[in-house]
Amino acid sequence: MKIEVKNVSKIYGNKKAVDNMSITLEENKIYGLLGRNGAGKTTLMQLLAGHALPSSGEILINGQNPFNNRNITKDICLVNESNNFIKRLKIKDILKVASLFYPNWSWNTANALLTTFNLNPTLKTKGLSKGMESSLGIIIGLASRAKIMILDEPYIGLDAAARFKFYEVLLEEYEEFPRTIILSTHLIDEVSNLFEEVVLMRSGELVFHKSSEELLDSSITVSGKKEAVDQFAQGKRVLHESVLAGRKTATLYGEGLTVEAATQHNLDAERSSIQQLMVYMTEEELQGGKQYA
Ligand SMILES: Nc1ncnc2c1ncn2[C@@H]1O[C@H](COP(=O)(O)OP(=O)(O)OP(=O)(O)O)[C@@H](O)[C@H]1O
Repeated sequence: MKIEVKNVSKIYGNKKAVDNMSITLEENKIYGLLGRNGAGKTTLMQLLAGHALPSSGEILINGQNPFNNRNITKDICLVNESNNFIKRLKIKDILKVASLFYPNWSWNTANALLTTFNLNPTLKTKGLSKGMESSLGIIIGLASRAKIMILDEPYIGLDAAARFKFYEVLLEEYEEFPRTIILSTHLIDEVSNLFEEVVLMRSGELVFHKSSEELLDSSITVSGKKEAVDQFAQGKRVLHESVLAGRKTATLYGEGLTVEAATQHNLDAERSSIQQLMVYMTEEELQGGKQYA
């Protein structure tokens, strides 16, 4: 299902949570939705899932407005950081309700994941730990087999072992039943190898939408003698630099940056990580997203 966001703004009081954003997402890819706290990620995800209406602009999922549109929302599963499950229900009842909502629901997946995440289906959701609640949200998301799966920091409370299990099953499910996955996270280093495309937001605006490959190809981090780094960086865009004991490290951004060229200048060089890029590109002093387009 194609997702089109056309000049969308969402305003709360005098706050523009999403600010005139336009983007098109093709189906069956894994998107990383990144940005600092308050960048507008959750708001955008709620708009995409049809849980809220834009203040202006238009969201189209396969050409239709998702808001209050069962025809579309049956194919979209949004998993939140705070799932707010009805407290008097048991896990198995919550799963039953979800199975009725999603036409492609897989009990095989749900049952297998209950075992994977060690969740007892007869437990009431009332006493669940934060990690158990996250596991239940993830199970619903994956078992829904919804064509669009939106995951808004879905791992809160999960320990590292459980998070890595989640990434593993996410990828397995995606390979077996391709779908569109939009994942927002602050643990970028942990998951960035899953992303096929990266969408970066800042202050409600789109900074860029690029394939992970293109993004990683466009930046290197070099280090070495200060003079050598300065010489190599000349005329190139410097995203970040630091000096420690006469040794300089700089993260550069632009076309045609190669590790080989930097090595020939006697510099240590490596591709920058998506996490580094997200941090540097959202620094306040860098103005406007278009510079990275
Ligand atoms: N219901 C609301 N009422 C008022 N302001 C809101 C509401 N929802 C979001 N905002 C504001 O809109 C901005 C964007 O919030 P949003 O939750 O979408 O950001 P985010 O990128 O998901 O942040 P985080 O990474 O911290 O979860 C923030 O300034 C937030 O305070």
